[in-house]
Amino acid sequence: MELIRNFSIIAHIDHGKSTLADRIIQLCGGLSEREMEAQVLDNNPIERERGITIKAQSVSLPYKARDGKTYQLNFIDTPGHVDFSYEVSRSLSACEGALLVVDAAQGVEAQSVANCYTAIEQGLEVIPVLNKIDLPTADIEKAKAEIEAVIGLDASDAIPVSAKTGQNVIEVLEAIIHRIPPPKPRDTDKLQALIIDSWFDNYLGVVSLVRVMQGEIRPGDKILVMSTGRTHLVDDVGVFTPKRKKLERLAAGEVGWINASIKDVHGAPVGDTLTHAGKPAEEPLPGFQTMQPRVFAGLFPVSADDYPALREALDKLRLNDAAMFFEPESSEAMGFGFRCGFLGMLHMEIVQERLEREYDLDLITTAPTVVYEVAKTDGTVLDMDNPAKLPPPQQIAEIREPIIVANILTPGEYVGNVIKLCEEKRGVQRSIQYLATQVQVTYELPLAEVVLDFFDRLKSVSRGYASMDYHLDRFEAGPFVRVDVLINGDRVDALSLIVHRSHAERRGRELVERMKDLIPRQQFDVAIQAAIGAAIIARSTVKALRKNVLAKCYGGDVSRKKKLLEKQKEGKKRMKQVGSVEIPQEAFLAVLKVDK
Ligand SMILES: Nc1nc2c(ncn2[C@@H]2O[C@H](COP(=O)(O)OP(=O)(O)OP(=O)(O)O)[C@@H](O)[C@H]2O)c(=O)[nH]1
Repeated sequence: MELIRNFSIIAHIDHGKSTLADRIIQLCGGLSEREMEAQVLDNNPIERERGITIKAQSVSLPYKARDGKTYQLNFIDTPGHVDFSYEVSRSLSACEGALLVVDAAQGVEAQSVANCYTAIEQGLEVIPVLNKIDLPTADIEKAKAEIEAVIGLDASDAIPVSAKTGQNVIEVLEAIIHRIPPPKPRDTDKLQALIIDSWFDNYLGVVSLVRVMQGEIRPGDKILVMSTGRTHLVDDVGVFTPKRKKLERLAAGEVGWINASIKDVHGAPVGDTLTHAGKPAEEPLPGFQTMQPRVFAGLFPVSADDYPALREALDKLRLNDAAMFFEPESSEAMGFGFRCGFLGMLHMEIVQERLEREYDLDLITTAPTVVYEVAKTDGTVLDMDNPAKLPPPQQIAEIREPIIVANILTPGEYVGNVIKLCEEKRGVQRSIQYLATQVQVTYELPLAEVVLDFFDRLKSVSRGYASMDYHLDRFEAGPFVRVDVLINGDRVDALSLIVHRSHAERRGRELVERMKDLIPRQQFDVAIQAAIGAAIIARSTVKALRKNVLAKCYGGDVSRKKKLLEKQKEGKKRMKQVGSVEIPQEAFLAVLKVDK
């Protein structure tokens, strides 16, 4: 164990974590130049396209250090986006140390602050690394001062590097072996292995990434999943180099994969402890907080025939993604679909994109909503994830909404804008602190407001410089009402939303106005109304269409006609027939965009 080092990299999106990881892999000879794809670790195509890391992965690398010894470096990747911060704490708990990568031209960002605190709380040795020193705008001293002021971490021996050119990266490796301690043995001789991640592989079934804390795992072992009490036979164990490599065993202190023909990820729950069935450990390792979906939306197939295919696709996705939740939902307007729960907006977008791309489904997504607590007059409390299901007002004692605490870091010149934005979103200021070159603003905010468009707005009011991190704090009662949308007099349940009383009129008005622009003209007038109970608070009309499309093509240009019809068909793909009116996907998401 003396020669093992387990580490993670904490970095804000785009600060160069993947590039640095690739360099490290290259220096350790994990892959030849030719095998080095643009970026090895982001290996899901959607991750690669969006350039963000989602799932934790790991690599084991041999490193021949200056002291002549060969160390085994196990790097456990962490995602960089707020939606996935629970995955960060998972990866960290398998490590003894972490590199904090800060873009020397950008400075510290909120997400890395939160993750860095998690690492320090878990007792990890954190090594600051200043990246992108090849850039003319890089300011090493300023970045150091910021790390000290904002995070409170000693940055005097921070390592300046360029992951791009490779400059000084070898010093990072030396720091890993000298500054990060080797794994410590535990006071039991029985197997304890922590499941850091589980995912579904089409060929192998469930593969789990584990950190062996004590004992060892070999193929053929009968292992016990401590929380479920189920036993499984281990087929194979090994590490990623980053190629998958089988080994004879995984020993104490090591991080690697195991494969035990478990059928779905719920059979090997993340955070659980594996032990030997014949000689079990007395107690499991401390696990992780289970993650709760915070954002819910309805997913409906455009064509009702696709319902079984959608169910199958969701089933498959859940094999990979234990954080995703779904159950059947039927809507008067939309027919049969699923109510799905996600960690946050990015998670939702990624799932939706995968369904459409990998499973070739055309879907209508309803506007995402947070989970409200509804206290009924009979004393029961419901978790309400669907505005359409809100009980009648006379049965409701109070509605409570989730409140988050948001930490925002911004350069001084944008503080005014950031505060204005938070206030507009019903925020309550907790504190404001001036730190070196940045300002840390802490606000209590309703999650519902953050779900709408907060991240985009924050970026736009700060020219992309502000960053934020948040955690759920509590539920708080308030005057909430349900705003319904009526199309030609019929309530469209999938368009209902819960809003704060004081915002209801404005939201209602903006919503019908926006929908008017989004719903295409039909053969008849379409009335769009917003209502609270029986009271109409806003209305607008989509005027009837007078000509049909083909009438425009005077004369006989057949190909042009064909093209037009094709175009119409394309447009139809993402529409849902509600009563006699066709509503396009954008209209269902209009509520997200109402704030100007
Ligand atoms: N000039 C310069 N650019 C760099 C350096 N390191 C990374 N970059 C660039 O910065 C961008 C982001 O780098 P990534 O490594 O993809 O960032 P990341 O932190 O892994 O991002 P996530 O995967 O989203 O967490 C890329 O365009 C890199 O080419 C560096 O040392 N110098």
